[in-house]
Amino acid sequence: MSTKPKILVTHKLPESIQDYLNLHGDCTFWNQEGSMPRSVILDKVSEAEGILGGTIDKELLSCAPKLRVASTSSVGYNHFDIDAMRSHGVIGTHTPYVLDGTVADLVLGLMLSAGRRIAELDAYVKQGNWQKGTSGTELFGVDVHHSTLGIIGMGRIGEAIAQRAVFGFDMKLLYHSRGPKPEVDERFNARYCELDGLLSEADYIVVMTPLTPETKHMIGEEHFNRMKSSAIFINASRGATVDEQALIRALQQGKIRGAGLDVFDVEPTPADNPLLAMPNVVTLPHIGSATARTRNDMAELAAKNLVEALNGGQAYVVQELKDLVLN
Ligand SMILES: NC(=O)C1=CN([C@@H]2O[C@H](COP(=O)(O)OP(=O)(O)OC[C@H]3O[C@@H](n4cnc5c(N)ncnc54)[C@H](O)[C@@H]3O)[C@@H](O)[C@H]2O)C=CC1
Ligand SMILES: O=C(O)C(=O)CO
Repeated sequence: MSTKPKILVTHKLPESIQDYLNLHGDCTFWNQEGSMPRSVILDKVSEAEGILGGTIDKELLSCAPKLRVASTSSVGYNHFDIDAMRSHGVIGTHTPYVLDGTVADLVLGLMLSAGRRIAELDAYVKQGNWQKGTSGTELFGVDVHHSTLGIIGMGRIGEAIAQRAVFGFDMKLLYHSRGPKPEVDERFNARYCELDGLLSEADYIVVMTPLTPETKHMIGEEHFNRMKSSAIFINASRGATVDEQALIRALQQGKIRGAGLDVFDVEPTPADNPLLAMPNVVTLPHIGSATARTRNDMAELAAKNLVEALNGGQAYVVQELKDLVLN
């Protein structure tokens, strides 16, 4: 009889990662596109000691009496109910570091696209609007280089954005985080600001905090009111860090110049979201980490985290549950 722990995997994984998991567990995989339907997860999780993927909430935990480790193939883990996991003694792991550069590249892409109107003017050319006499001031954008960037949430990805912005684009850097970071000040010649100060000074504002009860709607109407009318607002964190209705109003009323969004309140965002009809808003389908190499690295790390945590080894356990490992 197998003594390997039972593992449930809720989305498709590359074969090499399935092979690795099969060495260490008695695995049930999902080999179709998309994710295992929730009803199937709830059914199959009853014997699982480890799960890779899926939302971990009270309902799932009540169906999973043997569960010890939940691993997510993402750095953000706002789909973990931390309190419920703690009370069930379930450790959560995530995938920091391996996606920092890939997400930071995308954020610079959003800044460039919104600032220089790349997506908007790509459509303009393709729709046949580029004619003689139409390449004057109406096509102007705003510079990224030598302008002021304000990063809200100066963590791993924030620092990767700072690296590109300061050394690649000579940007001046302001940041707001849980507190000042002297090493960031020194490395990037950056200045820590309270939120209001950052919002009123920055030309480009990037939100890069995790979604927590504290950061939910941390940017709302009053915050858009403080921004420059020329400001470009970027969100690549989670949709709910921003009050999306307030963002829509700010754009409709010309309180800010434009936005670049990789994340939305509801994903996929509905086709009638007014943001999608705004030419000064660049919209992406949550692809911050979506390159083949990075997604593979994330999946490998998620699998390794799961195996290690099940065996009492080294894993990237989420901050709030680290003490469960020590006990
Ligand atoms: N668009 C996408 O595809 C992706 C989005 N993300 C999101 O980015 C988030 C950040 O990832 P990392 O940089 O790896 O996390 P991190 O933990 O290294 O950095 C987050 C930073 O936010 C700061 N922070 C937390 N609460 C705050 C608050 N109330 N006010 C101000 N600052 C606060 C923290 O002090 C920390 O410096 C993830 O949690 C995830 O939600 C991450 C990867 C891809
Ligand atoms: O890792 C995350 O948190 C994502 O959003 C997807 O890479």
